[in-house]
Amino acid sequence: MTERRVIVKVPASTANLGPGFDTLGMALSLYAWIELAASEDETVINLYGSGLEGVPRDKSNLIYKVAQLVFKEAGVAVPELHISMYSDIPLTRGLGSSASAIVGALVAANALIGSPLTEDRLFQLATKLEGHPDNVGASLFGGIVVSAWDGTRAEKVRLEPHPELEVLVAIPAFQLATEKARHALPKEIAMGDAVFNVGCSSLLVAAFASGQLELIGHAMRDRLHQPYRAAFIPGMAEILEKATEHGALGTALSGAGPTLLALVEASSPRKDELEQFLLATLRREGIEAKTLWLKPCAGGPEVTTLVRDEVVPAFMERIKGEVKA
Ligand SMILES: Nc1ncnc2c1ncn2[C@@H]1O[C@H](COP(=O)(O)OP(=O)(O)O)[C@@H](O)[C@H]1O
Ligand SMILES: N[C@@H](CCOP(=O)(O)O)C(=O)O
Repeated sequence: MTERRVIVKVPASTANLGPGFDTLGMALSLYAWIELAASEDETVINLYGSGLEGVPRDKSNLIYKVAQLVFKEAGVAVPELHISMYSDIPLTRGLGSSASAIVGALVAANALIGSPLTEDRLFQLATKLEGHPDNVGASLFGGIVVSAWDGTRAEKVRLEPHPELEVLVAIPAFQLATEKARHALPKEIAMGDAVFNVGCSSLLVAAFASGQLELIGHAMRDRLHQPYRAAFIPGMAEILEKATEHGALGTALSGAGPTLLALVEASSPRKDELEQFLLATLRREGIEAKTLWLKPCAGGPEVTTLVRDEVVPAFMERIKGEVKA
């Protein structure tokens, strides 16, 4: 059983999409790779690339801890592991790095022991670990995922992303921990704001489901979290207000930020104008940012299982044709 080695490619995600706080998520064409094998002696964790700087390489590592949770759930013991990881998903920027790590580790550990846990079980575990279902649902199921969690159970519906949808992200050079951005939110909100968000979030889901992309601009507006987080990201308010004038279908703070996200029609002739608007607005506020053009990722994690002694190129050799950096 433990003579296998698995490698999982897992997508990044953007949560909320504006009004769907803790509810809506979309998987993105930006990835992390996790390789897992049982070790006969000690645990070894290799993290490649500059994207994982500062992430622990001992048993306090999230991947190790999540893998052990899967083994415990399944009633098997695999105490020592060889873990390799490379990620193009920047940490703590609102692109779901922690959700990708959780989902990647759950799927890899489950595959390593012959997949005793169902996908639904993995979703429930992932939601509990992350504290909200939006990012983990998108990374686990791919596409656009609408989910509701009552603290005990998460239910979801996955929508196929419209083929014309493209995603522009502007990733500021600074980090903003999700925990900090959640602490900035009020404990109570006005009924009028709640009603506004129910309307926008419902309309946004209906627009995605029916392919009415022209409704995205009206629907992608929020009064629950973005106004309270704007102070962390100078320039954000202007971008959210004016990006549609520069060719965006709609814009939002990606997850808890600081990344800003614009949905765009692939055939739009104004992509360059929009990108320059985002960069110039942030730069005016003294914020350097990197832009990436992404697509919604329609699929969830891709799993490759190998017999352990099979002769295969080293981890980084195998994924190098696919990584962004
Ligand atoms: N591959 C990983 N291994 C270990 N910890 C990770 C990994 N990826 C992310 N994390 C943890 O998740 C944190 C980022 O999560 P969070 O603040 O929710 O931001 P986001 O998920 O938007 O990137 C990192 O600071 C790190 O502690
Ligand atoms: N719904 C959460 C989403 C956090 O996403 P992340 O990618 O920033 O971790 C929130 O808005 O707090």
